[in-house]
Amino acid sequence: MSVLDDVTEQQFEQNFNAWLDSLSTGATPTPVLTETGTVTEVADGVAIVSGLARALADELLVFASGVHGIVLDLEPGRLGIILLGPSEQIHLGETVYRTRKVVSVPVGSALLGRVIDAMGRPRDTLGPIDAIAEHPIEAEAPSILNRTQIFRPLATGLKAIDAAIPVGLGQRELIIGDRQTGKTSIAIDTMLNQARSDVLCIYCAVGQRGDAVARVIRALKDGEMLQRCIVMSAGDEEAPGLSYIAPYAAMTMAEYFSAQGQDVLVIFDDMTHHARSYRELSLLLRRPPGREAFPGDIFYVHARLLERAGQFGADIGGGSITTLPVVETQAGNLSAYIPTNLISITDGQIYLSPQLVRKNQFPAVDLGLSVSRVGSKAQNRTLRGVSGNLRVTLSQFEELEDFARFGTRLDDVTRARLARGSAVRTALRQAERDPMSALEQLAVLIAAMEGLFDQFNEQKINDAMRLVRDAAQQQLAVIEQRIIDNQTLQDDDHTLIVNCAQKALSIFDQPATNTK
Ligand SMILES: Nc1ncnc2c1ncn2[C@@H]1O[C@H](COP(=O)(O)OP(=O)(O)OP(=O)(O)O)[C@@H](O)[C@H]1O
Repeated sequence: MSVLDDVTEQQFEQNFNAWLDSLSTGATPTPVLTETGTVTEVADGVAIVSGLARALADELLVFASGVHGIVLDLEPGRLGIILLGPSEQIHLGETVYRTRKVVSVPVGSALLGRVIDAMGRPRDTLGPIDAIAEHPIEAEAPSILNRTQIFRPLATGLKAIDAAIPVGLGQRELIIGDRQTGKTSIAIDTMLNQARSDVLCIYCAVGQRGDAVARVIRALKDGEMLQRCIVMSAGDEEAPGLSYIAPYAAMTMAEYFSAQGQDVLVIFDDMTHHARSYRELSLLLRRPPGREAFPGDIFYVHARLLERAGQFGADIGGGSITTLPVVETQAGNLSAYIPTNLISITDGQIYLSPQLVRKNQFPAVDLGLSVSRVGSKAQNRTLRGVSGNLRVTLSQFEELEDFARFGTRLDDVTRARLARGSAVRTALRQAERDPMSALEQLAVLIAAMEGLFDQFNEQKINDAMRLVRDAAQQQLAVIEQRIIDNQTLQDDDHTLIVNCAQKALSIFDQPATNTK
């Protein structure tokens, strides 16, 4: 029995908070009965502390210098701590205090439109955040009984994804590809497209450079979506501990909204940096390294995060959390450790191919290697009619394209198929920051698959797509209603779309007017 056992939780909390305040205000410190430890080692991002025999795993500790840390390793007489602030501020022999709390972050609507760090502190110039409450960053994933099937689509606004590898609300879909293949652009466009829906977005940047995060913020501001987004940034210049906790903190913020029945999209950009931060911390804490020097629990670190996403039942709010984790590959190696882990945790992947990037085919989605395991059930029925055809047309085209490369003489049918495939592939191109509505996507894809673009070159297909999009918006209110009602496309609807596109493209048949 120790004297500490006589202090109730409440007494401790009151005293401790008063003491913490006195550190910043300079007021006479209130005496507090607490347990203290001493720093015995400190390295970049971690510290070893002795003496806090009662500290618990994941407990938040405060160093005398004001830096916070989380208990990661519990060993007799030695605690391995992840630092959430600069390690240069900590010196050997410094006193460390228990808080009896786990790391918590602010939650609530006040965070929308804000740029914050991994602890929920403002990083913009809009002043303090008036949060509703603080919730712990670690939470148990909802049980199977509290989940329902994924049944509603999450529109990304990108033809190549919505038509061929659709994502559902509550799904975990990986965006995977080499450097500079357009992973972040897909994430940004998906967030921008939520201007057409009620989905809230959280962009969690892990280990990104400041200018990359600024680019995302600017795009959201320009697209008038920032007010419905939270941008969290744990930069590569900050403590690796902050990069490690950022995705959990973002998930906690998303859980608050989903418990209120809202749909939330969370983007983790990117998980490779997250895994690297955790590896760095684990190696510094001398945990045994495993494959590629990652610690043995790296799979669990990612699985326990992504398990918290899903479509939830009415008893826990009925909201959903959709996640798009981003992971970087090297030389297209999908079988590296972290990519394979994440592929097996998620419900599908959008693979971005460097070969398509070289052909300037953006978004560079490789339809052969991409898959959506649950999204097709949630796909809008109107668009579903096109998607099967699209994949078949493209895969036949790619086969023929390889064959045609040998310079063999081709018959007319094969040549026509090549022209169709090439037009359809070009029609899948889409500029950045230009997400399309389901109606526009439908009209463009049907026009391409009906051969209306076959005779055009690349530039003309771009112009043709613009004309078809505009015409669809103005003239196809009936089809728009079909999409809203989630009805299958009938033959008459199909004819209506083709006629509308043909009429819009007839402008190319008219002789140029003589302007003297
Ligand atoms: N749809 C698009 N149309 C034209 N260019 C695009 C498109 N999408 C992306 N790009 C260009 O590709 C480049 C890489 O894009 P982005 O930064 O999104 O890739 P990334 O894979 O996230 O890169 P990193 O590996 O650095 O994180 C950028 O220059 C961007 O402008």
